[in-house]
Amino acid sequence: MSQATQRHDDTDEETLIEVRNLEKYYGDDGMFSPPPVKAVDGVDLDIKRGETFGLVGESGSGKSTLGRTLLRLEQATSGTVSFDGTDITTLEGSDLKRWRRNAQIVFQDPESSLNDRMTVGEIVREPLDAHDKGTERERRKRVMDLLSRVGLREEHYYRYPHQFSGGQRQRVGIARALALEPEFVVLDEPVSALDVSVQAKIITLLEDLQEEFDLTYLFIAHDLSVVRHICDRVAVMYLGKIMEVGETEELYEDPVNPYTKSLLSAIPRPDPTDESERTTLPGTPPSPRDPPQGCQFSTRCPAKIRPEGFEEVSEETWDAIERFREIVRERTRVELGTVDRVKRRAGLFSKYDDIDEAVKDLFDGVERPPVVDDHLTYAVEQVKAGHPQDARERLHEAFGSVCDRERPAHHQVGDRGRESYCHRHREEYDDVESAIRR
Ligand SMILES: Nc1ncnc2c1ncn2[C@@H]1O[C@H](COP(=O)(O)OP(=O)(O)OP(=O)(O)O)[C@@H](O)[C@H]1O
Repeated sequence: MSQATQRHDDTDEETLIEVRNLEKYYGDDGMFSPPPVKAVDGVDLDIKRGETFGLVGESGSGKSTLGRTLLRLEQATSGTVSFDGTDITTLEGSDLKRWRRNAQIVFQDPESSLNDRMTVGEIVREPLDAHDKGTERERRKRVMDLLSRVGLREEHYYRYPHQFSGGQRQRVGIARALALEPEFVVLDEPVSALDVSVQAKIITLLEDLQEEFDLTYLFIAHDLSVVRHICDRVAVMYLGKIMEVGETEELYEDPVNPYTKSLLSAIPRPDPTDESERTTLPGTPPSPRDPPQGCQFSTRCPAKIRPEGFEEVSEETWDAIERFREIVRERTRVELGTVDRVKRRAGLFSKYDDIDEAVKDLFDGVERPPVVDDHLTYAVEQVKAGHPQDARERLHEAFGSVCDRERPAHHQVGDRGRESYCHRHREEYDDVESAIRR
């Protein structure tokens, strides 16, 4: 049994933080502005008291924004965050200030997150000063205690961050976060910027502090192996949405969501020749300003459901169609400059000329049955005519399935609180595993 599982079994199941339908949009400035960035796009999750809850996902998936919104460092666009029963998204004034003591953050980059013009003592003391905690003498004593608790020495009080190594600076960041005796700490990539040998020490320190001060952690990370080691439960995030959540070991051993499977199989393996059951993650995530209308992962999903009538089309052809759709989708985002608009009026559409090349690259030697060909030909014409949106819509109409059209539900999987966001969990569809294997 891993350390993480052991600890989880020992904790009671009381929920400390309950997040419901949380949204955080950036740049939602009215009718005439571009669409907002949907950094957090309808998140539900429960964090239990005393646990370490991991949040993983590719860069830009919204992990930091979610962490910051839970702390009210960002104002939620909508939804609720109940902390011990109180919705903190609406707190104001002294209530907000009082609550803020309870929830702190440790940042990724100890290089830039500490003010280089303040001594280490001042940095750790600052939250105590801001909240008027104790007398000056008591604050000093508290800072000294904290420094020794995180493995620094009293004389470090008068030094400056630049005199410290990365690991020591992160210890200062941790001491500062603990100054006000919080219950909940967001650890935003706390070891990513450190050498591997230092990472292990900081992780051990965080585990010890958790035990000593009864802390609840939200641990945000790219590094899936660190998360496996330290977290009791983990949520996998993609384009602002939680794709799968569950107990860490169970989720790592047997991921059920196509995105989790892809992400986990992308972890480098000791034997690079071992290609067994490897799922690759093609392409890059779509823009969070223009996420897919259906499942957020639909444009890259290895288990995507096909629409009726196309079941017999070969994998190769289907793959080329999906990639072509991606290219057209990207074209709809290309802003035409003045010169292009003039050329367009004159019948010269240089910006879109290379669509023929894309089709050639994708479909050379690939079978194009008539049922596919008509739609492709129409789409290519529309792109060349400067109407990529029409092409996109036609392709969506022709080749779109439930994955393109509908947001999935979060399905319960098993009886240990696992949830996965995927249409494939509906009875009428083949399960994820057999779809991927096929
Ligand atoms: N202040 C902001 N204004 C506008 N867009 C933002 C802002 N902060 C984040 N974003 C956008 O929101 C999306 C999610 O970003 P976020 O930093 O939360 O992702 P992340 O998963 O933490 O990525 P990383 O691991 O790279 O930090 C990204 O598209 C990002 O560009």
